[in-house]
Amino acid sequence: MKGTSVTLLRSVAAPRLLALLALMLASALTEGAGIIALVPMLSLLSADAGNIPDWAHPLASHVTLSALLAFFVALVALRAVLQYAVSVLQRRLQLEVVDHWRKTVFSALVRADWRTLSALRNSDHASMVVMGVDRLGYGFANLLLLISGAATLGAIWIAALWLSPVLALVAVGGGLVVLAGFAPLRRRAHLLGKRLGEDYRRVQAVLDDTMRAMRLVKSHGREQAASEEMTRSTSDLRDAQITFEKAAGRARVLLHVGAALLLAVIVALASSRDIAPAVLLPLIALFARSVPLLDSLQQAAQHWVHAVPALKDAEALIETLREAEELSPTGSARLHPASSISVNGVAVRHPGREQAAVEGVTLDLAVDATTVLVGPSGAGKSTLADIFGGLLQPDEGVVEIDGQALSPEGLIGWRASVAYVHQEPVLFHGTVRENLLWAEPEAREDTLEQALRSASAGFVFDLPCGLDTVVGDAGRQLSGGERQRIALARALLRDPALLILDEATSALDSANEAAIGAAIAGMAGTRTILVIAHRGKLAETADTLVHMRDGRIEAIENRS
Ligand SMILES: Nc1ncnc2c1ncn2[C@@H]1O[C@H](COP(=O)(O)OP(=O)(O)OP(=O)(O)O)[C@@H](O)[C@H]1O
Repeated sequence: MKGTSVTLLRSVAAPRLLALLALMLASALTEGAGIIALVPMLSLLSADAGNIPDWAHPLASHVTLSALLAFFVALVALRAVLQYAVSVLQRRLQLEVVDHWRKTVFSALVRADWRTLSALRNSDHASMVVMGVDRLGYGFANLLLLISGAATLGAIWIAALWLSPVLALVAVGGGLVVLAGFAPLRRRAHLLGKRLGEDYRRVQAVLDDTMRAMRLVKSHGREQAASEEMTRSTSDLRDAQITFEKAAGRARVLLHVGAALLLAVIVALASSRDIAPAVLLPLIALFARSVPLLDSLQQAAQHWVHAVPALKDAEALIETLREAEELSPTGSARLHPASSISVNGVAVRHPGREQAAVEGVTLDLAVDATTVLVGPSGAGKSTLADIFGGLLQPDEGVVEIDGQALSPEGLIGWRASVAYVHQEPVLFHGTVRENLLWAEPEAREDTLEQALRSASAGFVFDLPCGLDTVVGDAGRQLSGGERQRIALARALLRDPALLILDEATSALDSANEAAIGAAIAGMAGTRTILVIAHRGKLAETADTLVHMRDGRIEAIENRS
């Protein structure tokens, strides 16, 4: 727990954290001083105030009541200003913690290698980046509350020790016993925190899966089932939150009863020890103030341990991702192969699979020619294309450009020279133009138009707003074939040294397939293209047809 609190405190700038701690301490001291100032004030107010401590005599005899009252008001005002500064700075730091963790998790995500990312569940990351880091911010706020509460309680108890050491020791001892009695509740809060993390992930997973499969949900009439699934997950989440609140509420009841008993013991002790009213009243005020403080300390401790599992989850995810962090690319400037792009003896084994997806494969892609990979499902075509594209580092063998082997870092840099078009094109919510410029932000208007024409996507010019037409979420306001042709235009905009089309037409009708086939045929002899196609028009564009089976090359046919 100590390690996790240090980790969280380190997420913010040290000078600001120290400033906050200093403000908290100053605020706690004003609280103790304000109550102590009551001693001379009470002795000035009443002749029956009894024996006051020696330190209060000069104040009671030389300072007027109005001066003491003015001091008291000034102290309260100072405390109010300090508390204002504490709350603003505390909130600022809490948001800084959230930002820091959100940035850290997100950048670890985008830097991890493709093999690791493809094995993780997207909704788990989304839940961590959105809700998990909010819980961290909340945990941090409670950690600060714990620190400030402990400082104020310390100041109050020191003031009480000064007024009456015996009574104060009884109160401190009692208070510590009460706090120690809450240890089982804190352990429970920790377990509930773990459960809450799982419930958050489930809600996010249901949301993600449903949104992604909305067309399927509608066509299968599964709306009701989807709503029920969401209701079940949110009610589990709500139950976890209520269970936690109940545990916190029970702790509060116990605390109040324990504190009342302690106060009764202290007053009974005070009466038996003949303590002056001018001392007893401030003492009671100090002890009475301790009760809500102990309460908020206990609550903060419970909320803090409740947030600790979120921090552990975040750390575990970051560690997994950092272990899979890609090397920094070298030579990320675009490469221009003159004769060939080859793989030599490459093999890839996916985690948890006994059989290699690709093994002992050696293949040359002739520059400015089209190579088509065919073969049954699971033959290793996409895996081989990902090796050629630099997305997967082979476990064995190398990728070579013009006969020169690329280092692992060089292979990552090579990606800048490659463009992909997948079976399910990814379009972002925005206009056609924004989707194109995403790949090449500096591209000029005529370059955009040329790319659209080369990709058989001239239909864009006939859309109501042309390139400024909004494509909708994931391009849903366009047909599958239109989406695919815009995706092809976006890939061409990069002027890639290698264009990879992975089953780019397998979900399209024959007219759209023919349009994309015509676009590829139009690039014949001018661009290096690697196509994965089961059959049809794209396979006909091949200069070389490569047959794959069980991760190996079965046959190579030269057609040109
Ligand atoms: N991320 C992954 N994790 C584990 N195994 C994987 C992963 N990706 C692919 N595989 C496995 O590797 C093998 C080759 O898969 P790959 O996708 O390369 O085949 P493919 O020929 O492209 O198949 P298809 O034509 O069906 O797309 C398959 O057995 C597949 O199950």
